[in-house]
Amino acid sequence: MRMMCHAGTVTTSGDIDGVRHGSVHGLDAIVVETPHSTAAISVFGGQVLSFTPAGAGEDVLWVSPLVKSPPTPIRGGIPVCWPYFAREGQGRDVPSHGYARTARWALIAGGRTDSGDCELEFAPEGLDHLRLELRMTVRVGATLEHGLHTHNPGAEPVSMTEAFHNYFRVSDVSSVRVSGLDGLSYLDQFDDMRSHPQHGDWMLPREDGRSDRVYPGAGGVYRIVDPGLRRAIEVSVRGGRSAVVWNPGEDGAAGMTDVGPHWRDFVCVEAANVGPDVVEVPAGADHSLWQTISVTTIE
Ligand SMILES: O=P(O)(O)OC[C@H]1O[C@H](O)[C@H](O)[C@@H](O)[C@@H]1O
Repeated sequence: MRMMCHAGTVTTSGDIDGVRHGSVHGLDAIVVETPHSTAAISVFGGQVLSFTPAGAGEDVLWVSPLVKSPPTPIRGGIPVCWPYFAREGQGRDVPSHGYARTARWALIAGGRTDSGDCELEFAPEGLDHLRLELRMTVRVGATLEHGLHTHNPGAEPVSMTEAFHNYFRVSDVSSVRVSGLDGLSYLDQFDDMRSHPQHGDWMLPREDGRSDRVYPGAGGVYRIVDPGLRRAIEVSVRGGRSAVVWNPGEDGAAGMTDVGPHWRDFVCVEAANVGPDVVEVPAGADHSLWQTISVTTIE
């Protein structure tokens, strides 16, 4: 592991205290323990598999009990969709959600802050053929700070879409609400991407019991209120103009071998730049998508 000191706050020497390799959900992972929380990041896909703040009870993230082995993308945690979401702007013959979620990732730097938080820097391997370069920050503390950093090393601007495809663990998707979307319009994947107004909080639609919605121009603060687990998960986004809310519902999940009967146990609320919110990265420039995930107890 190559180590670097992050200016100012992060210090490290040799191995990082509380960071080790382990197996999580049967996947090779970097396991992180801090005074405030535990977390795990998969080597395959670089996706955060687990984040459990002290006192939060269950894991904030959901990984399917039916998760497949690599090279099948991991169903759960926080898949990194990059440098495109779904197949937006691509031909048909490309993998869904880009190349990052099936790449092997390396831990390239890391250390502890004065407060005991652990900050790690990752980079995907084998993506040198792309026109953009990628790094990811995962800062584990009382909250999870998650940054996706794109650099355009070329002489031309490059357009991209992206998402942190967050799978949040919930008591029952049909009893949670997501606030922060009221008054927006969403593009409905189940209605040929037609635009519909969002009235009030998101709830799983009663009519067809499924959701695949892109909310362009969203405000960046979303709260998943879960009375069953008596907690609210807050996602606060910077550099991401879209939200995506997805759950395939019972019938859709029945056709997915890595979801099946477990569809009630998660909702995806994704921090993204997708649909009309395409990012153009100028030549030589950088772009970052950040999210902060935190949990509060509710009555
Ligand atoms: O099955 P995957 O490629 O992981 O995609 C899972 C889901 O991701 C996003 O939420 C998209 O909006 C959905 O249309 C898609 O079904």
